[in-house]
Amino acid sequence: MTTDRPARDRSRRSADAKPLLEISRLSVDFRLDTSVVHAVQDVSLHVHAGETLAVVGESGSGKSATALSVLGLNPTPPCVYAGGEILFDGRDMLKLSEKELGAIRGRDIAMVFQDPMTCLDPLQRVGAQVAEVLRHHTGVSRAEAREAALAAMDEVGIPDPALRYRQYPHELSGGLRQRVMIATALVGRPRVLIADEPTTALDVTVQRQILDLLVTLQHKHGMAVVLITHDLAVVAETADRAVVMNKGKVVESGDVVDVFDRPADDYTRRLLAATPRLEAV
Ligand SMILES: Nc1ncnc2c1ncn2[C@@H]1O[C@H](COP(=O)(O)OP(=O)(O)OP(=O)(O)O)[C@@H](O)[C@H]1O
Repeated sequence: MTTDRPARDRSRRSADAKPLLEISRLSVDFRLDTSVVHAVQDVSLHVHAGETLAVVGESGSGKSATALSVLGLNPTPPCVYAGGEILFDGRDMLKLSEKELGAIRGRDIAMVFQDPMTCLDPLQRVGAQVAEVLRHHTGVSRAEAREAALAAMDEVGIPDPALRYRQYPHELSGGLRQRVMIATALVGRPRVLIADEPTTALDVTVQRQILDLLVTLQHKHGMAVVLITHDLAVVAETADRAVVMNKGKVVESGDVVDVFDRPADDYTRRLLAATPRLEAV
């Protein structure tokens, strides 16, 4: 079976360069009443500063469970971290206390999800939610946090930030809400951004704008970006390297050009064959 093959990494990057985030042999189980789901099995991946790594695979392949593990966000129970380590800044994230993780979330490592409505508080003005991240992590004054939030909203392309600042999430379009999420993620100037299907819920034109925005911001700030997606066209347009997952395992990894032009694994070949839009990329 293809998934039992050792994962290949055909990256051209020097083996000496130290990754900013490195997952080694991670295994994650969900222990349910009558069964155990081995959602992530022996997964290793890494990302460097200034690099975009795509984690790609079909629904249920373990992409989100892997990403959520980085910040300890899988629900426990039923989640059990069954093995491996996640190194960030020399520390194993799996060994940190909830308090230590809380200090890293949103400040050093931030996440953007598919549906901003699940993350934004419907009862709070959006600007206050962006500012709150800074207030939480730094000792800045309310006025300073407001200024920084307005600047972040401007940076992510929200027109008339002062007006939008005072609005509630339901008053914004889906694209603007996703921009607010990105502003919330970036206002703390994280070193790693994990984006889990950030454009899946958006229409094609807005998808393109949000992807362009992520690429621009990544280059500007030199962040490491982990982009989780089932959409290979998104990977082709955005990522430097790709990790392909199937049934909880990494089946292939390497530079995007190599993975797409010369896929080594049958599963990757099938994914590519099932993505007609790629012919035009
Ligand atoms: N909280 C949970 N409780 C039980 N099982 C879970 C939980 N979260 C994920 N799983 C299971 O773990 C496996 C991997 O799920 P995961 O969400 O990581 O996949 P994915 O590749 O991100 O897919 P999708 O794009 O659909 O989210 C699936 O079998 C899923 O049903």
